[in-house]
Amino acid sequence: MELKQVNYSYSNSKKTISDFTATVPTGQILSIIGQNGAGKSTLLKLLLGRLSPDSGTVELDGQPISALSPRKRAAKIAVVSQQHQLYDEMTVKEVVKTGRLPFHSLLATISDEEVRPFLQAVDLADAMDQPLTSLSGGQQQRVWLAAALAQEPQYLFLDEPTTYLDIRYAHDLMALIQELNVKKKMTIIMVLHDINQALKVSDQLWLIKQGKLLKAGTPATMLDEQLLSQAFEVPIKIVKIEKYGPYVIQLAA
Ligand SMILES: Nc1ncnc2c1ncn2[C@@H]1O[C@H](COP(=O)(O)OP(=O)(O)OP(=O)(O)O)[C@@H](O)[C@H]1O
Repeated sequence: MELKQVNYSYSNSKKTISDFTATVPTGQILSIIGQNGAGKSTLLKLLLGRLSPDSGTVELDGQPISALSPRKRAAKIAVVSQQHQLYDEMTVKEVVKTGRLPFHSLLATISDEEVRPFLQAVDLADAMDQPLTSLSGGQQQRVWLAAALAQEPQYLFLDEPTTYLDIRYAHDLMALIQELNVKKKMTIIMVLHDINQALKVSDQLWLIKQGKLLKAGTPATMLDEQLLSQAFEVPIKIVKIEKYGPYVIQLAA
């Protein structure tokens, strides 16, 4: 998956994404980081083909993503976002079955057995008959992840997946994502706000500012106080914590 010289503006006045060229590393975990309004979600939408660039191209397996039908796109790409449709009445297994729709024409024809493995992957097979709303926020997030897994995608996109999770659930979810990446060889693309979490779980990061790619590289190459201070516009210090490693702290009061 590749962005070539991509430009995008919501209005004529200002470029939201500017001359952006980068390649998503296949089979790895990529996190997009940067301050609020930097353009992370817009970039995700361009990669997903939900927005079309004003100029430049977004390619998936050498083809412009815009050339793929929504069904073909859904067969390759799954998304876990914060904005879920309201499925208040649905049980856990029904939500996961929605992820199988690219392979079926009707929800009713999808068996429980077909979705069980995806619920097992997120450790929720026992909850499959429960209403979604009876689960905790962290469990619900795992149900959405199971629905995305049910698409058996090559690329899994997650937009701020840990925002509403406490530190334990956030840790568990990240561990699960890493496991999926290794076991299923899925390419993971995430927007993460917690820079330390991003540094810990990612193979590669894109640091962006005002719609431009400031730096693409491994976590080790991001451990640069000057670079991070410039990107986030706050004084940043990197400390070393025993048994953890480097940790980014912001010094602004
Ligand atoms: N639908 C829209 N219409 C007009 N402007 C938009 C729209 N969506 C985003 N923007 C603007 O584009 C810029 C980038 O927004 P985007 O949501 O991509 O940033 P972000 O890095 O994901 O931010 P955050 O960390 O706050 O979620 C911002 O200035 C934002 O106000």
